Amino acid sequence: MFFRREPPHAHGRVARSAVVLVNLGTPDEPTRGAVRRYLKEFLSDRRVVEIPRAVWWFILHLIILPFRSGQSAGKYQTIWMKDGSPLKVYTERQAAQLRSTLAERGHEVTVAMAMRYGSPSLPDVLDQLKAEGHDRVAILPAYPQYSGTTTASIFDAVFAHYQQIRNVPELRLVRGYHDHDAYIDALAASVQTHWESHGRGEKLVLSFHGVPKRTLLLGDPYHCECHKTARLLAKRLRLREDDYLVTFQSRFGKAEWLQPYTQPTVEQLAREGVKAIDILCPGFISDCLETLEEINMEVRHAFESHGGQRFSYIPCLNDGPGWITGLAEIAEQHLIGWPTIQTPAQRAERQRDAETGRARALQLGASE
Ligand SMILES: C=CC1=C(C)c2cc3[nH]c(cc4nc(cc5[nH]c(cc1n2)c(C)c5CCC(=O)O)C(CCC(=O)O)=C4C)c(C)c3C=C
Ligand SMILES: [Fe+2]
Ligand SMILES: [Fe+2]
Repeated sequence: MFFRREPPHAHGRVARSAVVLVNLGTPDEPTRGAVRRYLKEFLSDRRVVEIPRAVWWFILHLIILPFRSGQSAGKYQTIWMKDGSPLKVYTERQAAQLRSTLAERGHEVTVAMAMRYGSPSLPDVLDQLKAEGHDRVAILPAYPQYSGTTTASIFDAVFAHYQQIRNVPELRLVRGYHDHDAYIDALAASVQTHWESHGRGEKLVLSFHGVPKRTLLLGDPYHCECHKTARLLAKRLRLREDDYLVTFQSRFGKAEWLQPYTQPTVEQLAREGVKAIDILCPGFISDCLETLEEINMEVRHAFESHGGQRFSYIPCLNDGPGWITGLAEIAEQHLIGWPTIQTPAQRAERQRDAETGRARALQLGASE
């Protein structure tokens, strides 16, 4: 059988809509074994590492997994929270608050959270939504800027999942929101609030996750979208061109990635006599290993050891109230046309239709 057997068609079931907030994924525990399992799944994705499979298999299994797993586990231990990995804790909180915010705005919609790698896995969450009778699903990646390495990989997983399904739900895929007012406003508010309580540095560094430079040359819009986010944020904050810089972090491997790299740039600023910087990672909507350890520990140390005096890390948007309303606005725009908001009269009519459908099916002897 090419396609999975469906549960018997439930006549007259009221249609349900869902939003799935999808993030990258993270290890289940800060241990060598758990990090190895996570890295193996993540780094086996062709969207993430685009080199010939056979060559990559040897590099991954003989060099990266044996060496990096223990090293990364040690880093995860430094940021682990009481309830787990920060990336997962914040994504869970965002989904929970998005659920209540959409409900307060009158939407009848399920909000779930899933991870592209690790758990809860995207296929498991999509199966669960199907079992609950959702026939409309909106996929909301946790990536404001589109990249083939991240956003498209989530879409691949969604398509691969539904390729085995007979009765596919109606789908909406949020491609990005790098220039959405709600996102830019939330970033600007977070920087302003930080400046009000911690003072303002001489430069604002906007550090985005890097990707191989080759992806830009092959047409990936990620680099452009990062710069556009930065320009819009700078405009909203009324910054001059020399008040802020855009950099790229988390380089992996030996190939050239998008430049300028965050750590050498920050060291250069310190060498040039800049004493105080603020640093924000606008591409990450949740704090994670790359922000809490790489930026707030490693890059902080690099700045301070090159003569910098005040390194001020501005947390990610996480579950701040301004951002949750922003996320709800973005979700709402993609729910347009779906019956998530109803007057009591419309709800009663929908219920009546469902009951009539069920009665007719019973009369005709159809199975429920
Ligand atoms: C190997 C290539 C990688 C590409 C390309 C890449 C792109 C990319 N990643 C994010 C967001 C995150 N990445 C995170 C961790 C992480 N990223 C890579 C590699 C690539 N990322 C690795 C090997 C790791 C694991 C950690 C490590 O061993 O260093 C995370 C944090 C995960 C967590 O558990 O906290 C995020 C988030 C984006 C947005 C992106 C391209 C735009
Ligand atoms: Fe990454
Ligand atoms: Fe990193």
